[in-house]
Amino acid sequence: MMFEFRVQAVCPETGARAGELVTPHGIIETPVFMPVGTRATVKAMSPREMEEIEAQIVLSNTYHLYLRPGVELIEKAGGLHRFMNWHRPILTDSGGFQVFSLSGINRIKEDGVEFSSHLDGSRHFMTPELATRVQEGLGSDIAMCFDQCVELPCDEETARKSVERTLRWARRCKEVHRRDDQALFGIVQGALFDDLRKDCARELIAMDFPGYSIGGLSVGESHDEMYRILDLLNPILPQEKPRYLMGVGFPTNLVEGVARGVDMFDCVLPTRNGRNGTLLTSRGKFNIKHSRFEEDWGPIDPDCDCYACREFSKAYIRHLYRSGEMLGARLCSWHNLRYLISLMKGAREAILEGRFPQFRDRFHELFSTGKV
Ligand SMILES: Nc1nc2c(CCNCC3CCCCC3)c3[nH]c(NCCc4ccccc4)nc3cc2c(=O)[nH]1
Ligand SMILES: [Zn+2]
Repeated sequence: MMFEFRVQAVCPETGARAGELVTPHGIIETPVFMPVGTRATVKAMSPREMEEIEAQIVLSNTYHLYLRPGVELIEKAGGLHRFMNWHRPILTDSGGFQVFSLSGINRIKEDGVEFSSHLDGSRHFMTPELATRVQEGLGSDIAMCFDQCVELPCDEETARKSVERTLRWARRCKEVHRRDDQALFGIVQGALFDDLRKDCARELIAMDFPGYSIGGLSVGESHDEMYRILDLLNPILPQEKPRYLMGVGFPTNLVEGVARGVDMFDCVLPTRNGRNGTLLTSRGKFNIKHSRFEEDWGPIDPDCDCYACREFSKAYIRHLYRSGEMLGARLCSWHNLRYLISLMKGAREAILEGRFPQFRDRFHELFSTGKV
């Protein structure tokens, strides 16, 4: 069995799940936070260091790799795992979101999206078929359908059109997808409209994907609006299939997403924020640049077991950061990634031991103190 998802425990109070996702490159224990490696590397982290922080799966991206170095080169290298020397699972996004958020002038046609490369302005035409073929060439374990994510706020008519197009494109991706060692996930769209979200989910479920992504969120809506959509989809999406909430996110959103039946998360936050000195800790977030840390000899987070927290003081990391030293960005990214990976590991253990509601309350109590 190339791909299998086993729910091992469900929290009776919330519906939070602990599970195992079996892939050709290993088993992923869920809930899981998936570090983002846009250009075939998690910025400032080597694969060995990613293993040390117990990263189980990393993300990469069709849009970026298609533009540079091109999927042909990566296929010649024997696929993305060999190319980047990461032999655990990889999930690739289809590029739909990036084409809209990163590239210049894009024009949506029924067939696909015409766009200009953010690298050199060259014109390209991405279709569901091409996005699927590129992901098969990259050889990721989990691939995404080519979807259309709309910006919020948007009117119902615009959202409905994006759902209908996303469904037509999902059928076309499924039609050309050949690799049986790669799971293709459908992506639910529908903005913040309940009926559109339900219709989209039902149509995708009828196509019988091995997993379902919840797209179109973490694009400017309030936390409450995000949670309302999750509450809506949780009972509709198949319980025995993994659910992936795209682009999320901040620690509170991860814990609240787990409480609403989400199994997988990704976000650029820990590495992007890490590079500008913003640290996520069990007691809230802070920026290392602040003068109050000038003579603070303690660790970033007393409850964290990572290399940065075991071996260095906030005073030293603040110095590195202010001096523009690469080690500063590396240590902050290292910690932020480990913090989110540990947070999900803790949620999983709590669900398995039947104490997730207490874990959730304790998390919010500590994280919201903001006292560091
Ligand atoms: N197909 C698709 N992807 C989406 C993504 C990209 C998920 N990350 C992929 C990853 C692959 C490797 C390269 C990087 C991206 C989203 N990201 C967000 N919010 C991020 C909001 C955010 C949060 C913190 C900082 C910046 C932006 N909403 C998203 C919705 C969708 C969606 O509907 N469809
Ligand atoms: Zn740490």
